[in-house]
Amino acid sequence: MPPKLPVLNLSLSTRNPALFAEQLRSACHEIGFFLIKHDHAQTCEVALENAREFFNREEKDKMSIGYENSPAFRGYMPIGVENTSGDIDFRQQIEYAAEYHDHRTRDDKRSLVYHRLRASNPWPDEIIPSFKPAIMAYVETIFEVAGVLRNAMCTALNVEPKTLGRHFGPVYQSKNSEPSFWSMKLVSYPPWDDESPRQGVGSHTDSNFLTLICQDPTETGLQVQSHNGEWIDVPATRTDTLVCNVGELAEIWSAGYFTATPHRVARKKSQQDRISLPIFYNPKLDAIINPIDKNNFPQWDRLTENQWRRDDNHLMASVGENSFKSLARSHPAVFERHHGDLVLLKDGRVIMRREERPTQSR
Ligand SMILES: O=C(O)CCC(=O)C(=O)O
Ligand SMILES: [Fe+2]
Repeated sequence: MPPKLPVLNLSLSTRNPALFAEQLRSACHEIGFFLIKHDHAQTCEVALENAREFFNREEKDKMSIGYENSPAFRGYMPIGVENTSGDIDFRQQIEYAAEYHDHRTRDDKRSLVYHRLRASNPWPDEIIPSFKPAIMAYVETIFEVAGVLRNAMCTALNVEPKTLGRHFGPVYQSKNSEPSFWSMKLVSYPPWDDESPRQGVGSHTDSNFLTLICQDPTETGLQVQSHNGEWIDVPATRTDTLVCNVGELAEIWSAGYFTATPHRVARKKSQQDRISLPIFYNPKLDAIINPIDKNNFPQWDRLTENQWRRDDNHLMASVGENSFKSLARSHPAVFERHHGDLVLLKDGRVIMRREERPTQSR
């Protein structure tokens, strides 16, 4: 029997914080995936309904927030645009991220490459007025849940929560604070009419800190790789439950103790589409997340450290660089169109083309 995903309950974090932290420690260490029950089902349902309404619209309406004009990789992408390791993903989606008032372009000489991600989101206000409020209410709610999990992850590893918390900001940018660089996808995997499964999204690890997903209550498809290589099906979950997984940045921070586990979506035969709303929780764009001291560690229960490390995927401690890597790899068309001065290396690192590099004085 393949292992089952652990199920946690958010209310335990106030009733018995020590037990909650212990459950989270074991989930993040042993498998890197878990389900968590919460009290925000209604906010999740409203967000799912709005996403469904958007995806049911005509292509022309959806393309009114098309991603191609966004150097920051934001907006609607029809099926066929995204790929994982070169294979097309069978899904349509909208990508959003934290919004910045002070946008940066590639011509802005002050900025680092990843500052090109400082942008705003194209919202379909004219087509579905309820959309932005519904989605932002969802982001705000999930952000709260993620904050509780982040603090409990610290408790689990004997780390003072403030030392990690200082790298995170609020959902929105304000005069006095940089936001956390959260991002999200609203995804629709279309119906599939064949017995052999189709790639919804190929096997990958998430580059961010922690991912929280509200998914369609009836449709499945998400699969997690166990440590012996087997694929485990994530069950369909009600809207009072989120699917959570550890990202690369949490693996770096925890010196490999928490594991960013590969996962994928394999669409099986189904008449329905499957909607999912992953939120990629992250520190501020300029944060560097260094590994904590291994000497404080609890017992090591997993067989190997760096179980899923791959030569073709360089893990970066810089939130901005790690985020840019993941977007540039998944969306080669936007990368080529808007970032012709850059080269994407095989392992995901992005460098300036030789002719674009500033001349060095000796
Ligand atoms: O749609 C899902 O359930 C998961 C999608 C995912 O893993 C991703 O977009 O990174
Ligand atoms: Fe993912």
